Amino acid sequence: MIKTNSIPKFSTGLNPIKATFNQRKRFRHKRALEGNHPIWTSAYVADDPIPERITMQDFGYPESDLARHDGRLDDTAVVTPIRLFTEEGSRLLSRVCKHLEKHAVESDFIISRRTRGGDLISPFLYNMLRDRQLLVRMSKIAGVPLLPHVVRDAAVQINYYSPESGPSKEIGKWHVDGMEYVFTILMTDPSEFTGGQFGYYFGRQDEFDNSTSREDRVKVAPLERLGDGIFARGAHIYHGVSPVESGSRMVLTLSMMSPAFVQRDPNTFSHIAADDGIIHTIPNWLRLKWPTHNPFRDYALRSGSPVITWNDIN
Ligand SMILES: O=C(O)CCC(=O)C(=O)O
Ligand SMILES: [Fe+2]
Repeated sequence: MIKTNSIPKFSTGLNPIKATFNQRKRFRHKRALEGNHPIWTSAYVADDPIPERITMQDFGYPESDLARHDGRLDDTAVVTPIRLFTEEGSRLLSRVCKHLEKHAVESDFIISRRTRGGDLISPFLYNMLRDRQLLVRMSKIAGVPLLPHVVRDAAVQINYYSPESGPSKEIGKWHVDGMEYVFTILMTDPSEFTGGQFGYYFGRQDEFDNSTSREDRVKVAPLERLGDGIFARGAHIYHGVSPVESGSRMVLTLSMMSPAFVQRDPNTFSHIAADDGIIHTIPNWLRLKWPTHNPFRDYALRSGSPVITWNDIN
């Protein structure tokens, strides 16, 4: 016979698990797709010329460090200013981003305030990110086939910066991203805020880490209109946002993966789990790491997107 008080108390022992389930329920409820948005169409994908790219070699990475697939080098580092969306598309997108501000959470890690998993809340964003035309355009800019990242909550994030909303200045600290292929799109017209410039360090990651005078190598992304953006290899290139001094600033980030280079995906389990919790991270992790027969097809299935291959960006 077992004495009852020799066994840890039921409610205590199961508390963490219970909490995880509760959290999951709240999460689902909050993230239920909201219908009250404009309707996405492919007509909102821009076809402006793509500016000249800056390569990883320009940033100081030797070619021998870069990945190849089918003889193609993964060497695009930065492209800016880019336009992914037409003017009308950008305006509607900005409205959707504003609408999702109520889902934003605060953090003192890197970005002060942001909404994660935007495409899991908004049908507009969901359909946008899985639009074949948009994916082909993004892939052409990056020079590699891209799909929405299978770590779902990180794929669409919206950052909000407004000095009026709190006692502390809302910022984006200097950082490298967990994700490698990142599009950062300005969702506020620059006439509506001061400060809030996107800067990146024109050098290798280790040079930034070991350097004492970085200023002379910092470049400011030329984002001059609502909808202007920068593509950058987020996991390699240090970047940050200067404090917003007046007005407010909103930015959309789209984090992508390349099925061609998935073995180089820089995400770690612990990095994702720190944001999303362990339970929620397991299915995302399996989507990323479970072996594939054909990575282009299988990752498209896992991210609910069309198949994009090298043929699409020739
Ligand atoms: O807000 C910005 O301009 C930068 C955002 C960023 O770097 C990020 O979300 O990781
Ligand atoms: Fe970032």
